[in-house]
Amino acid sequence: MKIANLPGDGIGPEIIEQATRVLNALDEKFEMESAPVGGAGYEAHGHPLPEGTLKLAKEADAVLFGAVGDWKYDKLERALRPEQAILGLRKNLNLFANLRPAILYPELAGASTLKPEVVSGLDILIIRELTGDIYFGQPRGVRECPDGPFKGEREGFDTMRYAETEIRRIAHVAFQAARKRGKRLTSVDKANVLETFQFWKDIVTDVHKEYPDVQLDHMYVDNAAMQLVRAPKKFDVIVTGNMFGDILSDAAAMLTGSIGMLPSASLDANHKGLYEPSHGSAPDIAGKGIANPLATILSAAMMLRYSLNKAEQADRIENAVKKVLAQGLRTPDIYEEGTTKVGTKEMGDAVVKALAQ
Ligand SMILES: NC(=O)c1ccc[n+]([C@@H]2O[C@H](COP(=O)([O-])OP(=O)(O)OC[C@H]3O[C@@H](n4cnc5c(N)ncnc54)[C@H](O)[C@@H]3O)[C@@H](O)[C@H]2O)c1
Ligand SMILES: CC(C)[C@H](C(=O)O)[C@@H](O)C(=O)O
Ligand SMILES: [Mg+2]
Repeated sequence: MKIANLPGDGIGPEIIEQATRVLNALDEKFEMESAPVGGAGYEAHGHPLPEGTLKLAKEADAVLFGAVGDWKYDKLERALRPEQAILGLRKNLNLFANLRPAILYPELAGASTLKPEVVSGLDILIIRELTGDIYFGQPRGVRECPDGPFKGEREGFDTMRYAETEIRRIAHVAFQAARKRGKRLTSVDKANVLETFQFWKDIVTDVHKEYPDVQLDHMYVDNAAMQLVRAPKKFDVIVTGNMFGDILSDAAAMLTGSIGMLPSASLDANHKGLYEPSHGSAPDIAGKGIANPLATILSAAMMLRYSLNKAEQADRIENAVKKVLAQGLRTPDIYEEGTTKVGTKEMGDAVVKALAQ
């Protein structure tokens, strides 16, 4: 089985190194091949998603991805910016279903900025549609404003859109996931204002007919953002569009103690997938050896479970992470008094060691 290893930029290589060590410490051996992506792809081949990198990602059984982006590329034309690499991979590989599980490990109850009683026992799954919405809608750009009070001025514009098939397939993924968990699904929309999301709501309601055993409710995105910090444990599975899912999953990350704890799986219809932490390249801490590698290590566990059919090995990694947290080891983002502060590599060392115990 072949894994495409795409470290990317900023803390990407630091966290991927630790996830790779963890994978190499398992009994199963995987073929791994690395390629540059994002700013690193641009530096090596003049493009954030070089042809060879895309080819490798397509051929591999799964992709392990670090993060892309750096402020120094912000002035490049959009097509050459690092973020286009991850967007291009999602689109080219048809990875429309993004699973972002927000789980609070009991040892981290005090690391969250929310009160322990609000978050303890938290286990929610955010399912974000990943290849549609305003992220990919055309047309988009900057043009001369055609009408209204600002006629003749320059205006920036994007297009929010969802085709029926796109909504149906993500709704099926969400209902099926809910069926395997607490059987409750919340579809998050903005149907009170946006045509795209009234349509979304209507289609999700229609798909619900095939899943009478799952309880469905609908919530506006502004309320969902509030409820996520007010009473997050009331949610089981959340399904939403690309942009709302991007925002809500970062908010949910803080319920788990840190964005450095939130893994993700991006899947196509056949469970081929790309696995990456939900966070970015964190240029502010890159090179300091202090990034939390656990979201990436947990993403590698998701890869074993969803794409490589190695659930036992995934369990081993997740148990090793639990052990390390129980031992009191913490990177600075999850550090509290009374625990032991460690860097990226020491955290990786500890997970590798815990695998052998
Ligand atoms: N999928 C991706 O590759 C991805 C995702 C999000 C952002 N980005 C890109 O990353 C760059 C930085 O974006 P940003 O600062 O808005 O978001 P970010 O997620 O990179 O960082 C936000 C904050 O969280 C902290 N953080 C993130 N990951 C951490 C970790 N593992 N351990 C400890 N702290 C961590 C950072 O230090 C920073 O303070 C931008 O270029 C952005 O486009 C890429
Ligand atoms: C880097 C960016 C394109 C990406 C997104 O917006 O999807 C990131 O924020 C994420 O959550 O994976
Ligand atoms: Mg994001």
